[in-house]
Amino acid sequence: MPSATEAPQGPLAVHFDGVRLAFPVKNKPEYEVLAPLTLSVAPQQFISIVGPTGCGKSTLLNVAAGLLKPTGGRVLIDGAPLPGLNRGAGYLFQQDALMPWKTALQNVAVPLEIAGIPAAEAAERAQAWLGKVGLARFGDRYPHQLSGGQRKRVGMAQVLIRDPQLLLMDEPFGPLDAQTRQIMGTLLLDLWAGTGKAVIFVTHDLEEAIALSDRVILLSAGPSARLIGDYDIDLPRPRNTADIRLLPRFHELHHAIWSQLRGEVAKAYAEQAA
Ligand SMILES: Nc1ncnc2c1ncn2[C@@H]1O[C@H](COP(=O)(O)OP(=O)(O)OP(=O)(O)O)[C@@H](O)[C@H]1O
Repeated sequence: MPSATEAPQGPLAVHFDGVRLAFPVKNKPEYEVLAPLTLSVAPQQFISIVGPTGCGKSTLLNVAAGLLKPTGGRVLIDGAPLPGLNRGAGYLFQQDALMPWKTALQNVAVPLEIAGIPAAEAAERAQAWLGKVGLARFGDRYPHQLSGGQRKRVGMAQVLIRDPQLLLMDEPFGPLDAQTRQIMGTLLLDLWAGTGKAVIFVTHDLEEAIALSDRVILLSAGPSARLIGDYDIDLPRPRNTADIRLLPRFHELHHAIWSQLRGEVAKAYAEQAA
């Protein structure tokens, strides 16, 4: 693992260089969410962050997005310090970010229109993206006329149409049923494969993390969460996120990571109950 002060050689999508994050608390000592943490994510790499509830997974993602400024250390994007908002990243949250007054097609076209692409071209490209996420015939539907999984597909098309080289995903499939989550996971892998994009995916679901990722990063229970595990997921690609769970190697990896995670989950519950 690279040291906190020395950025590794070669192109890196994201390098968290001794990043520390503490929130001020009125009339009390600051609350340190993340102890200094160093982590590199290579281009094309799909990593997941797992850890017990409240350990700082979303906080770390928000630092990469430039929504939170680290209290210490720095974030490098392709070797350069992140100056503020990470405009090159695409962000997909658990909650829908669709505009209810726009159709699916119009929602997908929004980022292109903001970028100044003429409306006709934006609509044409949005239609192509609706096709890629399996919604070619749903372009004229409003968000309330779509299922949760369909809205998530629209959200994915809306993020990917800008072709961001870094995807930041915070429990994006959280509200969906288990079967739809697996279908969406496979769709995400199909859309990501061969694009060269780096992905940082936050989830509390260890099986989902293993099924999707090249690496699973484990954070300890907070406060002052630390990086305590960095597991290579040496499962074959391309993957179907349902079928991959049947491989013996999947179970070995799950066993190894869960053996470490379960103690942290217990600590987090004890901390919250105290
Ligand atoms: N603005 C804030 N001020 C103070 N504390 C905060 C703030 N935002 C988050 N926290 C605290 O920071 C910690 C980490 O929160 P975060 O949302 O990053 O955790 P998480 O690992 O994503 O949790 P979960 O798995 O439950 O979604 C929590 O204890 C939370 O209460």
